[in-house]
Amino acid sequence: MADQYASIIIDISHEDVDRVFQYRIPPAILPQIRVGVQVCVPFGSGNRTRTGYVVELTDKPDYDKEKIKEIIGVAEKSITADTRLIELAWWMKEQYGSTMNQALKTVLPVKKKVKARNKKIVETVAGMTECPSLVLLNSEQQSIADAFITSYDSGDRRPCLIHGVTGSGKTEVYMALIDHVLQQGKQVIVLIPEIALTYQTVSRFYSRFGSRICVMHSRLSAGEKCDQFERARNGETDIMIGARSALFTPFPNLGLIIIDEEHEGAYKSETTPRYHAREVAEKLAELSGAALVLGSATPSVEAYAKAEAGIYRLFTLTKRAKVGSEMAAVEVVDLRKEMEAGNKSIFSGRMQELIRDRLQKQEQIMLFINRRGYSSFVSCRSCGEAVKCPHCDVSLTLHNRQRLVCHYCGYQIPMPKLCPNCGSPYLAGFGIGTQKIEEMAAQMFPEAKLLRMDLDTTSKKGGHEKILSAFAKGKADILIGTQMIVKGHDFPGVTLVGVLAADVSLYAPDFAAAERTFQLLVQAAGRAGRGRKAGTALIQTYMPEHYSIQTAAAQDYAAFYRQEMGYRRLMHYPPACHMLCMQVAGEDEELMSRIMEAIAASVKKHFGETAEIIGPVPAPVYKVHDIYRKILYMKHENYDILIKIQKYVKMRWDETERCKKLTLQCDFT
Ligand SMILES: Nc1ncnc2c1ncn2[C@@H]1O[C@H](COP(=O)(O)OP(=O)(O)OP(=O)(O)O)[C@@H](O)[C@H]1O
Ligand SMILES: [Zn+2]
Repeated sequence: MADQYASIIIDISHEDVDRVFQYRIPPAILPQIRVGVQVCVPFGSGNRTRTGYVVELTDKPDYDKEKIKEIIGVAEKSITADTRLIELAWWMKEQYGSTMNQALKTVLPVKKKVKARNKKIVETVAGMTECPSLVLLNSEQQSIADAFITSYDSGDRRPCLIHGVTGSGKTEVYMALIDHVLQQGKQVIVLIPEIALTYQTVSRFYSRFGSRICVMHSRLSAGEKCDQFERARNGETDIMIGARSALFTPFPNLGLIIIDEEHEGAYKSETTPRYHAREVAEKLAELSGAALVLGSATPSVEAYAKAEAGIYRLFTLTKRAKVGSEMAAVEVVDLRKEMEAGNKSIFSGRMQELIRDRLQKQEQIMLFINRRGYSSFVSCRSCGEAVKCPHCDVSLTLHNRQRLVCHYCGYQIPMPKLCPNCGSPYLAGFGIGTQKIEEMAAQMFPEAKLLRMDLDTTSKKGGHEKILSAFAKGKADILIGTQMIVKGHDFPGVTLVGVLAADVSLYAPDFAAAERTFQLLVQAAGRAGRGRKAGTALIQTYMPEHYSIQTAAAQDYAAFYRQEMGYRRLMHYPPACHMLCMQVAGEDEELMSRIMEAIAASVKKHFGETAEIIGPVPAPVYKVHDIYRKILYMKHENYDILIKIQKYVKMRWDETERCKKLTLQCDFT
């Protein structure tokens, strides 16, 4: 057998993970060597013994065989948290088709010099009050906690999905589970979508677990993140709460991973490896012998399908936890009829009536608009052209009536006086953004105090927190916002949630558009009536007959799931099928197109009989930043086939000189 070699990273806590060194594996220890194993190696010119981790195995070394040193042996305490993370990186590389380096960089943040700034984060947490307010679990909550604990203690590690309606007290259940796991001397990772990672949420955990928690959000610098990880590695903390990347906390004895709001899109990484936190958590839990608990009021179709198949255990919470709090009543208004009746305002008659009623009773209101695809673009009434970004294939968005901004690349121009296309002066804004709604609300309800939350008002540091806390303190009557305002917040004073145009998100060019819409509507409705007073959610729509709107109005998850799964099966979309989207991008439009055609032809030739292959088609936004993009879709029930296709393309790609000017991106669903 040919000599075997291992790529090794030395001292991962100090060195850049870019630096891997190759060593020969002595045949005697070959059976013990696999990815993640900690080994001793001679290092540097003095050949001092250092420890390192095996990150890759090969029989074709990149260097002169004569100059390659040999591994001394397997380190004594060879299973560490980092061992598992490296194994995880290996799995991610295979699963998502990235390089080992990209995967390693995702799981092991690069150590950089840390400035004193980090102290502040610890202080913010420390500024909170630690006062264990003991909430007695209700019977539904208690039975989930009991069932989990019994199976946990018996070693059962099947992932659990908690489907609990909005306000059903999932967080209290999580805390009971965490308590149990901590008592066993193990540690816990809690993932919360960035947007919901607010003072409100963190302080709930803090008051229960005090300084044993550590918080990690995306505003931390790489160095600060490393520092938090270091504290976890050294046992200075037991609970890490954070967004997606908190998953890679190197706890020595991880016992439990919780993913709250499991359905959130933010759990999917946008950079290579394009992993989904739910999938990675499942693998990490398996490698560490930890339990995985997912929770949501609107589970992703993927997770629910796994629960149905018995891969996940399903638990349900059917009612609101707070005594006296009921689910909101939901009403649907058909906007077409409003139009027919001559109401041109964005507030339907019923909406106006309910808003006035709440203002008069001094109760709070949230008005929600789905910004995507509904922002105000500017077009010419003479030639009909919209003003577009010169670098991207999208319309520019009007801000403060003064500037046009590209939401893809940041390109900005002052609002032109004349149409750039035909020179006519008849340029006008179309569509409605949050600013416009604020203006219209101010006109129609002059006595109301308004607050607006969107990208413009939250771009400053802490902006988002300030608005939420002002609203929570009752400093405004109406909070107007985008998706941001419906995510997981708990404002007991809100008794009306108005959804201004529910169907906008249905038009998104995405197979999951109906699922997104359903989730947004149910979550939005879930913000109403969380206190003692009953709440109403009013959904305005042009498509009242659509199943995602109907089932959301009925707050009937099961009915939604049945219809949606039927559609996914019929169309061969995930989770009925696996899908690989392969995108080729480049500045040279012609070259990009030609290469994409060649890939498609060769994939069709080799795999056309096995897999379903669609395209190539232009990406939903064909041009971004002067880069042109096309996509090829491949579907198969067997994930491994898609990995095979991806590897095949990647191999040919790497061998083709012309591809160096292009980029290839793979995304599995
Ligand atoms: N057993 C209980 N008794 C009384 N109040 C409770 C109980 N459990 C939870 N609560 C309260 O109910 C409210 C909702 O709980 P929580 O935020 O945990 O719900 P959730 O299921 O996470 O909701 P959502 O999905 O809408 O974010 C909170 O104010 C919480 O303090
Ligand atoms: Zn642009």
